[in-house]
Amino acid sequence: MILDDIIFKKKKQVEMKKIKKTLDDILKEIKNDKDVRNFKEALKAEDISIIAEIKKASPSRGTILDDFDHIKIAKLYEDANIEAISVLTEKNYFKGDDSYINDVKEVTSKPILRKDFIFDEYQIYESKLIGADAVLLIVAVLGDDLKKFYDIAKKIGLDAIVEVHDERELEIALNANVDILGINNRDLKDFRVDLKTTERLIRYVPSGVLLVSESGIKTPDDVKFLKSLGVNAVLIGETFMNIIKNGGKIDDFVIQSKGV
Ligand SMILES: O=P(O)(O)OC[C@@H](O)[C@@H](O)c1c[nH]c2ccccc12
Repeated sequence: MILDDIIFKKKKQVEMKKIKKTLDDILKEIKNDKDVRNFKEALKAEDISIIAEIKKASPSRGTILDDFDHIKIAKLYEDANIEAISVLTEKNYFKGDDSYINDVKEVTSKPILRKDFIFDEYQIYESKLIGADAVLLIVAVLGDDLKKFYDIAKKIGLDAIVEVHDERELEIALNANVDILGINNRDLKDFRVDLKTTERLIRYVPSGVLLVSESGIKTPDDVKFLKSLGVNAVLIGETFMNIIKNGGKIDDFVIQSKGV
């Protein structure tokens, strides 16, 4: 399955990174907290919050934007009525890069989620070092180690979206007492997308947990549907990349999605 391939490739890269910069080096460097932005707060807006993703490619779509310019996209997101930005840093399948986070941070004021596949504690500290305000922790990757990883993220002042796709993963997340839950509508095994995944799982989510519905959101009506279910935020990638590709305005989508 794709998840296994992604992680297989990434494992080698993480081992290489550890040689160049050890965990001790990172720990020394992250001591002086610079500009950490409050990701969790951004999801608490009265209306539904929007996390807009910067995504050049994906395993299901290949390259989405040929003339991809992460800084240009970041500036469009800064000017749009969205609450937070997600930046893919995974290289092989999503054509992301670690350096994008800082680049985006320089031209925006909104909190930034590092979107990647985290399976080694080293990557959490590294996320802080490269400027992320929040990380994604995927239960399908971490299993019962989730709580350990979640606690590390919190300890160093990062927020975490804990991603689940089914009832079993949701149980692991809730047992770890997470405060932000992401329901991925995309099945990582076959890439099938179904917003009903959020509808099915939301009833088990306690009211104090902030809920993000991720993937496959194509229209303002999709956002309204998710809002009617009670989700706090949506995570949108491909649809925004397509709007930008076609010269459209992100805010046209946002205005139709929010409000009454
Ligand atoms: O482009 P979409 O369908 O709007 O999806 C965005 C986001 O949810 C998706 O990129 C994503 C969700 N979970 C992930 C985990 C890793 C990489 C990417 C993802």
